[in-house]
Amino acid sequence: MSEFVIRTRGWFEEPKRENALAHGIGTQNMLDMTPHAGRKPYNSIFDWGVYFPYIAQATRSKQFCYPQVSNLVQNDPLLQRAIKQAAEQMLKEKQTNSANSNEDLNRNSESKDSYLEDSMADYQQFLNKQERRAISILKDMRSTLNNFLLALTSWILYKLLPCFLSGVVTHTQQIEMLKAASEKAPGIPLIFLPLHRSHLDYIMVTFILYNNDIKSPLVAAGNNLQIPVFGELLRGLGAFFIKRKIDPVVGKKDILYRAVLHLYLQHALKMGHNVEFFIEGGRTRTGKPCLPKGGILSVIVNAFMDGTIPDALIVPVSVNYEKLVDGNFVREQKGEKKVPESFGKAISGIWKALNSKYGLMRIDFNEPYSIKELVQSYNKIAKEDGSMRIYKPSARTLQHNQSTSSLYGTDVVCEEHRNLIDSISRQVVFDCAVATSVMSTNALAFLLLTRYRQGATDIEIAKGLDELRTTLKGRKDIGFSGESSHIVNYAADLLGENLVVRSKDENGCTIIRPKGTVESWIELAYYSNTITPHFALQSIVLTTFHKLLPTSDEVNEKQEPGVSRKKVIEMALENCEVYRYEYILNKPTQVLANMLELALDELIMQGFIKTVQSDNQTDAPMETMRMARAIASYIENNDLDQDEDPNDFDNLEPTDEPDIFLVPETINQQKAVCEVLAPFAQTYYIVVNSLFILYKNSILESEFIKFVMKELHEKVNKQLCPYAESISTDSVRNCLKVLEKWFVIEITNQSGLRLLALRTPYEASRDSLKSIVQRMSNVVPLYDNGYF
Ligand SMILES: O=P(O)(O)OC[C@H](O)CO
Repeated sequence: MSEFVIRTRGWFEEPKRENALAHGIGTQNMLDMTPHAGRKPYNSIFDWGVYFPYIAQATRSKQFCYPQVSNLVQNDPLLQRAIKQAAEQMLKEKQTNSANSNEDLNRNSESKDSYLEDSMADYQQFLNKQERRAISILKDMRSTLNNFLLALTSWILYKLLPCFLSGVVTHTQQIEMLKAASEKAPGIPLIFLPLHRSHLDYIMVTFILYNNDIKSPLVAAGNNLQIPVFGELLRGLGAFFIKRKIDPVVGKKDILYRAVLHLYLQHALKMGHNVEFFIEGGRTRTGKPCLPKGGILSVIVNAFMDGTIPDALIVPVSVNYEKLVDGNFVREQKGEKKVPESFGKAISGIWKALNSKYGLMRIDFNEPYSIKELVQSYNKIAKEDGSMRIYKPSARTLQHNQSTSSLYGTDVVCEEHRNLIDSISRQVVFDCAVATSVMSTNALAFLLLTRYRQGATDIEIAKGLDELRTTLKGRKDIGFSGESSHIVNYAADLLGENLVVRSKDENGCTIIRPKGTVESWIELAYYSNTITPHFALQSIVLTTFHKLLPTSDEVNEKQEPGVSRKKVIEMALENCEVYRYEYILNKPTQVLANMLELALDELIMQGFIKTVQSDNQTDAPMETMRMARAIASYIENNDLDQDEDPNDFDNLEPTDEPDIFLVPETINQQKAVCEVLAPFAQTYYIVVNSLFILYKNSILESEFIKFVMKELHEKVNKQLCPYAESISTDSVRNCLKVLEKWFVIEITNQSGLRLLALRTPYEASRDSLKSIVQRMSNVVPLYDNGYF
């Protein structure tokens, strides 16, 4: 495609961009490209597109047909059925209420007749009401995606984006792959699933697709974005609005709303619309991917299962910004409430954005999966498993099973497909996280948090960045290129004085260090968290290794501190349980224990752990070769088979005897790896220590979270907790989910309020609670074992 791309601008239209960083290799900056403006070198001077490239680009981009589906939904018999069900539900409620107030007791036969008549009249009235409601829901929900607004917005964006972004970077081959996929099977919808970082995501994905002649999708948007002017604009660009809370009354399903949403999506797919939705629900508050919500994916899978569509191609999308354009989430992480979206907030946000610099934005479109093939492959696994959970296309149904208040956790997960949906959605989030490009600011924040918390010279940090780039090479896309020292300074500029400060030391060298305020640590953690998933398993393994290592006092001088590999893997597996709501550590098709083995092998390869004692160094090259082979084989087939074990070829029997040993020379680098998860571990540890207030006392979940947040703040202020970024409501909530899963606490819903209490065994004895504290302490790195 590159030969057709013209890098030309109208002479008066060139927007100025300063201090841009070279983006990754194989990528293109959409802001520099107007492929429809004319073709070099044959462009004619009579082609107005050469002089007005943005207008040419906007108007000459491929136009598609975007049919409205509201009428189809309105006339669908399943909607009529849902309307009746909703009316019946209302009638039942009315009858229950009047029975409760004893109104209908002692009715004689005459009044019984009139009661029946009243009921019929009520039912008719409720039916009319629900019919009107269905129309109104549909009107609120529907998208008005149209070519005119797409073209107009594209032109405006070409003019505005360069004011605050130095580039909108995409991967040339990925765009080609998408085009090929959509052209090859025009009847198969593309389902774009981006990880959600900013409200700008909606617009940018559409902007890129539109300007690359790929059909724009209908985008599921939260109704919090239905604000004056912008809401209608988004609607015209493809947004269809969904309530943030599907069921307004806790415990009562909004049958009608669910039916409209389900049918809207089904008809949209049937009419050939591409669809986009954010599988995490809202935007990530922490910078790392959130666990997926399956509702909308479930509708799409169901549409395939019931034959509405022959297949669909799921396209995981990774979005990243060198600097987040709309806001930050520090307030929310500190426990404060989210400020709701409003017209005023949108205007001031745009004004602020236009007057600031946000560097590069990067979008990666990952290889599409066919739902049909996914279902087949999960069925194959199910057969091999013997679980016989076979998913087969079947007749058209509409079920209402799952009750949740979450935006995307809508009903529509059909119970029998729950595992399938869960597996697909976890795989999508995992793949997106792996494919997210590392931006300069991610790299700098990661280095500052894990290696240079006290600061360092820009030269030292640049050395650290070189090492990081080497480690990530071939594993993760790097969204920048060039000299590390330049990148470090560029990223420090972009993060700004509120996050990093620069000073000179006595030799005139530039020192870069985190600003040191609670807010700055939390925001740095946001940027760093793009990288932490990559190191999570290594961090768990190395922390576990140090946990199991005898302390320096326990080993004599001749002994080398070592531990059994088998024990490390066993305990690391348990420690992974702690992070089950924090990270997706493996794909559903990967065996976690195998992934831990690989992580351990990588640590050995990097010289952080050794497999032979120093007096037997001659074996070391062999061991290194073994590791190299194991890792090479892993990289080749990233999706390990259930039975595949990277260590198979040497048939080593696991033993309880120490067979992996400490490498004291790399202790600082080891600490950096442990530091990756240490702030999360601290949060979790503080949460479990706070459980004692629940002893013989149940309290509201929100009150408990407030209490923990206060504890966190206090511990950080008194330096009892070394990481201010441990102040994170997200992690506190994730820890509560773990404790619920472990049956330590139970959360009950009482008239819409979530009440937290200890489960009986923990209520009965404080010692059992102490065992949980002990279990959680296993993930907290041990820096006082005499080696650090
Ligand atoms: O991140 P939230 O919770 O504000 O949700 C943002 C979503 O874009 C709503 O569609």
